[in-house]
Amino acid sequence: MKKFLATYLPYYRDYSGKIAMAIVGMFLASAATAAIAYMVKPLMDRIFVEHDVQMLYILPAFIILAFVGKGLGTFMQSYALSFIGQDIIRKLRNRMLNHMMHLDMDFHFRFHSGELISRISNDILRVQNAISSDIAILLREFVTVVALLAVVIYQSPMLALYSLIIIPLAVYPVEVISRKIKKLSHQSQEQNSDLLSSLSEIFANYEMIKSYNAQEYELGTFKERNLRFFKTNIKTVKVQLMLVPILELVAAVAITAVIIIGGREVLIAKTLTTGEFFSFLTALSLLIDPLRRISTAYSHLQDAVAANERIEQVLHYKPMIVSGTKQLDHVDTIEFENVTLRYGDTVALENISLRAQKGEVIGLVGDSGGGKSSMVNLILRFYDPAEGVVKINDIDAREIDVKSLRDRIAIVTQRIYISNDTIAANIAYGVEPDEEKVIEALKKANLWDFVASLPEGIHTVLSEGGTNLSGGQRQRIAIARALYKNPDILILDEATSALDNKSEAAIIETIYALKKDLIVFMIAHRLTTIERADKILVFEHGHIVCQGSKETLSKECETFKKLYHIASDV
Ligand SMILES: Nc1ncnc2c1ncn2[C@@H]1O[C@H](COP(=O)(O)OP(=O)(O)OP(=O)(O)O)[C@@H](O)[C@H]1O
Repeated sequence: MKKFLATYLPYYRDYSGKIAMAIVGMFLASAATAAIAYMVKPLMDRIFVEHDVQMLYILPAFIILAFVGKGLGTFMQSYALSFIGQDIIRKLRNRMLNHMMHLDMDFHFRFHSGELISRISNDILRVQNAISSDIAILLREFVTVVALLAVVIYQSPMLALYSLIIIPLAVYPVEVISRKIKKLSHQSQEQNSDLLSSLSEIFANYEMIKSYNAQEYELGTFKERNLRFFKTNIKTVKVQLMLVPILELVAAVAITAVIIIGGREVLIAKTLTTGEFFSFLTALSLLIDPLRRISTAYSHLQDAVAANERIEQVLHYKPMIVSGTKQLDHVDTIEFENVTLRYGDTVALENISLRAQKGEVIGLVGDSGGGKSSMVNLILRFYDPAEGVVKINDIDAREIDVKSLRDRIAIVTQRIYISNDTIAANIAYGVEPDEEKVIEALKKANLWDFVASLPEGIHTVLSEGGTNLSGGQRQRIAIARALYKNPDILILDEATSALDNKSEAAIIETIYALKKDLIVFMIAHRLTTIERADKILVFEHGHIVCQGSKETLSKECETFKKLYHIASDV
């Protein structure tokens, strides 16, 4: 709890005006509530005991005034605190996404997208409720309790002592229940993430689910997770609801004690007037509500504390890939010097060496899992080598500013991201589209004829994921996007696999026409895609087992020959 407050209270510093408004409101509401309790004394003593008729008309005016004050005060502080809470959450959401987007690829492999969505939406929402209402409730009700206690003690210190002695009785169950709620909240939040992960997987793979008639199977997993989530939530509700009756029971004991002891003081000892007694009793009854609200807010806060721990876990995740400071404005060479790459315990690449320079096309081939994509991961600095060094223009890549490095690289993979925006925006992705450049890129990617035939041309809006395009058209959009960027390093990872032979040949032709200004890395399974490459690297179990032109490899490299079923006598 302390950590939670330490995290969020500093945010409140930016809202001095709103805090002032909340404090004024809080005092107004609390004072008005205490005044209402206090007014019971003149009501009883002056009107009903002393028969003061004038008071009969004055007092109601004060009562109305007190309620106006209470209403106004409550509004002021609730509005001000909600504003602060919502605004802090808005900032936190931005901060969290910003943080997540700057974390390493490794982080994104570890966490499911559903898990991350859950943290940025549900967990933040739970914190929002806490900081926009629960903290406010705690503060406000605390002030109200203090004000009512003042009335209680003022009317009869002795009675107050008797009735308040009972309060510690309530503390123990509140503590036990709060701890239980926090544990359940953790569980519920994790189960909610599982649920969101299921959903994001289902919607991302809907085509496959349908074709495998796997709806029932997926639904079964979902139902199971959903039921587990429900059970945890209902258990939390049960535990939360237990708090109120326990507190009310303690209050009832306190009130009973007051009636007996106070009654004796009024009737027998006559040390208390009827008015003082009723004012005391009213203040004591009015205490129940704020105390109940405090305990409910406290239990909600436990939920928020659990959610905050999950948020903090993400925010404390530090990127391992730290940017260097040297700016890169062009790339002439890229060199791997005895590079080894590990993903945890998996050795993906071992002792790789290569020098490539502007104007070269490097083909990467080999069995699945051989390490081709891992090499690309190193070029993009998604990972750093465990041993050896990757150099760009003879500078260690770790010394180069990562953004300036990635600005010089364009990559096309089989996973193509197409957003629900115009073709032009999809091609220029991330920057304002220059129409002429967009058209030029589309021509190079062999897609211009198709786009030009559309009534709205490059302004045609694509659907999310490019579902209104064919697989080949999607790939060509991705290629056009890469060419639009005007990169120094172009990486094509199975980028033309969905194209027919003619379209592929046309694109390869374009790339060879542009190659004098580029270093091209081309991963392909089809031999025709990489046969013209200046150098072909043959990967096997994380090693480059042979390298050379197609002609050389066809003669000298057994792995290459096996890969493409080339007879040994070629
Ligand atoms: N993020 C990762 N975490 C852990 N292991 C990984 C990760 N990415 C790849 N690997 C492992 O590293 C090895 C090399 O994988 P890589 O993706 O580089 O192979 P590839 O040659 O590109 O394969 P493919 O042709 O199937 O795409 C494989 O054993 C793979 O299981």
